[in-house]
Amino acid sequence: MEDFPIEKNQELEVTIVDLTHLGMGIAKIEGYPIFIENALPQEKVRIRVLKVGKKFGFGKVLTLIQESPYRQAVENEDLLRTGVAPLSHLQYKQQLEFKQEQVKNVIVKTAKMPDIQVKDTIGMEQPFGYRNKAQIPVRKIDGVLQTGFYRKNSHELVPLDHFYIQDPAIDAAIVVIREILQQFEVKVYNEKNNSGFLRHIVIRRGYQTHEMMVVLVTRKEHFFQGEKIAQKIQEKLPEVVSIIQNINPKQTNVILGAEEKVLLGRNFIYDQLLGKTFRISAKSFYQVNTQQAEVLYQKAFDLADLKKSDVVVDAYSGIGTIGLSLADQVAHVYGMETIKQAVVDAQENAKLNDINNAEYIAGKAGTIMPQWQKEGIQPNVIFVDPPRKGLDQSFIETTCEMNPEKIVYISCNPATMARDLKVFAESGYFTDSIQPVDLFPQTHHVETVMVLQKH
Ligand SMILES: C[S@@+](CC[C@H](N)C(=O)[O-])C[C@H]1O[C@@H](n2cnc3c(N)ncnc32)[C@H](O)[C@@H]1O
Repeated sequence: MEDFPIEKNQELEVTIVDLTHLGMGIAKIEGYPIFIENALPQEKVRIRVLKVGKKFGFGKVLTLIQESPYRQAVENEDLLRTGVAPLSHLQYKQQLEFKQEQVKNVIVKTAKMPDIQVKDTIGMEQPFGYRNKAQIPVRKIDGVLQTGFYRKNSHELVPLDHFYIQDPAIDAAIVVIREILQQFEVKVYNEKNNSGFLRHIVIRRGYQTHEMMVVLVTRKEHFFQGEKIAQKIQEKLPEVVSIIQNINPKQTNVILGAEEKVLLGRNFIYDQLLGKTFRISAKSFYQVNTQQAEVLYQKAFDLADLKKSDVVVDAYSGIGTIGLSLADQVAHVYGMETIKQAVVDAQENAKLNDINNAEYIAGKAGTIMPQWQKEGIQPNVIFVDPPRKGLDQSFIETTCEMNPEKIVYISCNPATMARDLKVFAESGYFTDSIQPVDLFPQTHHVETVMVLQKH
């Protein structure tokens, strides 16, 4: 048997020395780390050991003996337990510093580029109520249809009405929809045996337009009284312009299935971002924090310092928010994106805003970029905004071969961003500084933006 300095169920008094990148407190016993929820650096806490793993353990706070000066009251501890707002017990200024530190860590440890300056994180004045989208699981608890969120690392639903980081109009809408679904006695999904009907409620609300989309995710297609339910929802929530049934028969953690049906109204909503109008379909990506997305994109445009003669690539383009926002400052925009619905949105969005110099096609960045290279397209500014897994390695190679003046990298995952910086460096592309922007207050997530140029 291996020897550990602690054992399961042991009670200990510990001092928190740091936070993990997920926002859990770290205490060390003879160098062995214990991760503890709802515990902040400098705090003294009495804990019970929950789990002893090979490299680290987990503990639960029994008593808070000495509080951090940076602790703030949490509206509801379920916000921490569920991971909806896992940093909401830490004052906002310290949250911003924590995020800057996370970026510095990966730049030193992963990219091994300690000379890059990591700027102060740009935060929000009101860092709550910002999310324009909710994806809420529906489960039956004690015979009643409930909405809420999963307890961290589990699929146990914790009922929750106030999500704190979501647009309050979305929180209120979920309660109204839940009551209607209860009245109509809609059957609820049971993921243990993949039975039942209603799995998730997804809501989007335009930050500027206040148009609302409701997506009811079901296991099967036949929706008894589906249209009647949709009418009732619209009657109670006049902002709703789109109600969609999405069908997901699979036993999976992926929320949306392939097929969808419009139950009421359109299959998209409109919103405005940086003065342009965008339509957004159910499956299309749209930044969940519209206000901070504007700050982030504006930073990206400032770093690009665009000229009228520029040929721009908008890679991983979603509904075209980046490329279409800058199209009138440049000669031409080429965008690519894998989700077909999002590409159609981007094409329609170009028309909607009278933009004639932007084209969007469906496909993977790693496939489309070599195709454009063969066609002789010579971009001088390339914007990349990949998902959390970062850039495809072949995409980076082709991008560098195309020899652009600037590559503007927007990232939602510092770890993969740092990995990719090393690959760019092999082809001579470097950055001097990185700007973190807080798009996800009260959570551990952070966005960064930078410009890479040949040195
Ligand atoms: C972080 S989002 C950015 C979207 C858009 N730039 C925006 O700001 O709204 C990343 C996008 O990349 C798309 N995507 C994922 N993998 C891709 C790939 N291999 N090639 C192209 N697009 C991809 C996703 O569907 C998603 O729309």
